[in-house]
Amino acid sequence: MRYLSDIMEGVAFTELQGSADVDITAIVFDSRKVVPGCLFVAMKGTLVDGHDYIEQAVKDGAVAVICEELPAHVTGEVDFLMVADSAKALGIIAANFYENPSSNLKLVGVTGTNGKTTIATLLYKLFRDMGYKCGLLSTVENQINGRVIAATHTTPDPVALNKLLSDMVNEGCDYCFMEVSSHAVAQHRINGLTFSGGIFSNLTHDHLDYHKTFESYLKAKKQFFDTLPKSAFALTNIDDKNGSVMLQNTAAHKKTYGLKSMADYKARIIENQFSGLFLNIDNQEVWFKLVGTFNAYNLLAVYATAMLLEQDEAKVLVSLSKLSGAEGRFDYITAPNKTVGIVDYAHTPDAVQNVLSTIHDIRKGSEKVITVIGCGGDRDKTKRPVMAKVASEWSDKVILTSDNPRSEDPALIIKDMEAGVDPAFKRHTLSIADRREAIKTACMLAQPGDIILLAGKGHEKYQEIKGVKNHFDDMEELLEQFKLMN
Ligand SMILES: CC(=O)N[C@H]1[C@@H](OP(=O)(O)OP(=O)(O)OC[C@H]2O[C@@H](n3ccc(=O)[nH]c3=O)[C@H](O)[C@@H]2O)O[C@H](CO)[C@@H](O)[C@@H]1O[C@H](C)C(=O)N[C@@H](C)C(=O)N[C@H](CCC(=O)O)C(=O)O
Ligand SMILES: Nc1ncnc2c1ncn2[C@@H]1O[C@H](COP(=O)(O)OP(=O)(O)OP(=O)(O)O)[C@@H](O)[C@H]1O
Ligand SMILES: N[C@H](CCC[C@H](N)C(=O)O)C(=O)O
Ligand SMILES: [Mg+2]
Repeated sequence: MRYLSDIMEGVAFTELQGSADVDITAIVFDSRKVVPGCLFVAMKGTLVDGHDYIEQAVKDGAVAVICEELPAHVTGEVDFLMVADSAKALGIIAANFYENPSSNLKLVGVTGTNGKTTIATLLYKLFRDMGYKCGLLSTVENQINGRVIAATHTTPDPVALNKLLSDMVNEGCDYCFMEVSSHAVAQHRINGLTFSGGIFSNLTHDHLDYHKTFESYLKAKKQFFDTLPKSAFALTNIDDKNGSVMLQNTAAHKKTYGLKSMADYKARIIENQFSGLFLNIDNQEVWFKLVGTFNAYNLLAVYATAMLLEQDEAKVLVSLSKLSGAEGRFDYITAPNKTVGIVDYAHTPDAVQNVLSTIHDIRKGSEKVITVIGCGGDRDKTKRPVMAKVASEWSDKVILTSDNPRSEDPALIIKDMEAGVDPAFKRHTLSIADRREAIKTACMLAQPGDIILLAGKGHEKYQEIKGVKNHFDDMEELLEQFKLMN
């Protein structure tokens, strides 16, 4: 229990109706989840306006309300705190409610289009391996010292986020590594957090349904660095076109990593094989289990972060060399007849291109590459033709299929994808809406030694159709088919 007057500390409010002398049992921003004695935060969303639910929230037991506009009529004894932006206020009060847990551990955030999960997960595994107590907030799952807590978002809402951080502090964590999605920055989910460091991986095409333009997508990512404190580090991929832009206005101390340009932390690829990467990192030659140029960037970002967190160089490299990446990122298996299957979470044009070019670089000879790929429903439509174009140009055969159609018609999503395939590549492109059938077909078409890439779903254990998440697991499907391939 906390007094409203305590948890509103630091919130820039325009008006207070009531004494703020009231006990708050919980912070709630969805009227359907109101509990007696809670503070209800009314927020304007993309679908509805939370202000329309204030009356309902009060009826159900909310004792205080944060809002941008006062409702016309509300009955009951309620305190009202008026603010310019409820989402911004929510971040601060959620942090206050849980006694600012981010100040009591070292919190490092990772942002960028691709690589966030990989970098955050590797950091978490690395620091645990080096003996620290750690937390992880990621797309795949959240973890506290090895205990798994299911994740619903890449970056949780401010209340869930601060509750998780508070549990980490209570369980003795020294560090937390978290993904910072562009949605989270734009919706101020990270407002009120104290970061010890921020990492930028790269910026390419994604989420333009939400951010509308590439510039506003870039701005959302940059805003994370703009708000880092002086005491933090800001580490950027200097080989990325927007790497230096990210750090333009940050107060944090600026550090760079890169494979091509001059950088504070440098690496060079010596060998890139299915069995792993052989890198020269800061003049030390080490084998790693991860595959592909993009993972050389991820590994370098992790190494640089560990250096900035003042860890021992040799210890870091030894430990990092033993680690595997996050689930569903370039996971590969081989069938009894030597067909190779790869499950990867590539769901942006850049990721698809990176994964396929990696496969091309490391395949031994004339093996064919068969790609099974779909695009998410209710997500950026403009990436659909581009992902299909890239997949068709970089594969010997492509099967366009479904990947979480959500509320959309799978056939129409596939149509959007087909529009991007150049006529010259149409011949080797098939469309099969049922993902299970698409995977089966890929396996039937494969000759011994061929490589099948299942792109887009990675670790996901479901196919979301019309609001229902049906169990579906690319790796499970692949294993089932591979058993039959003698
Ligand atoms: C586009 C987006 O990010 N939407 C998020 C947003 O929802 P919204 O703005 O549409 O909310 P809304 O439905 O219009 O409602 C507005 C307000 O009224 C409230 N409400 C609504 C109905 C009601 O009966 N009573 C009520 O009080 C809602 O709780 C909300 O506070 O705010 C909600 C509450 O925080 C989020 O759950 C929701 O995430 C949705 C489920 C989502 O799918 N988000 C994805 C796109 C997302 O955030 N992804 C990123 C990045 C993914 C990645 O690349 O890894 C992530 O961080 O996961
Ligand atoms: N540094 C990178 N550069 C480009 N592509 C990458 C990089 N790292 C990973 N990828 C590709 O992107 C996919 C997603 O990687 P990862 O899950 O680490 O990214 P993410 O940023 O967490 O994605 P999300 O936005 O869904 O949270 C991988 O499966 C791989 O295909
Ligand atoms: N977390 C991201 C990636 C989802 C990947 C893909 N499987 C999809 O459903 O589009 C999103 O929600 O946009
Ligand atoms: Mg992620």
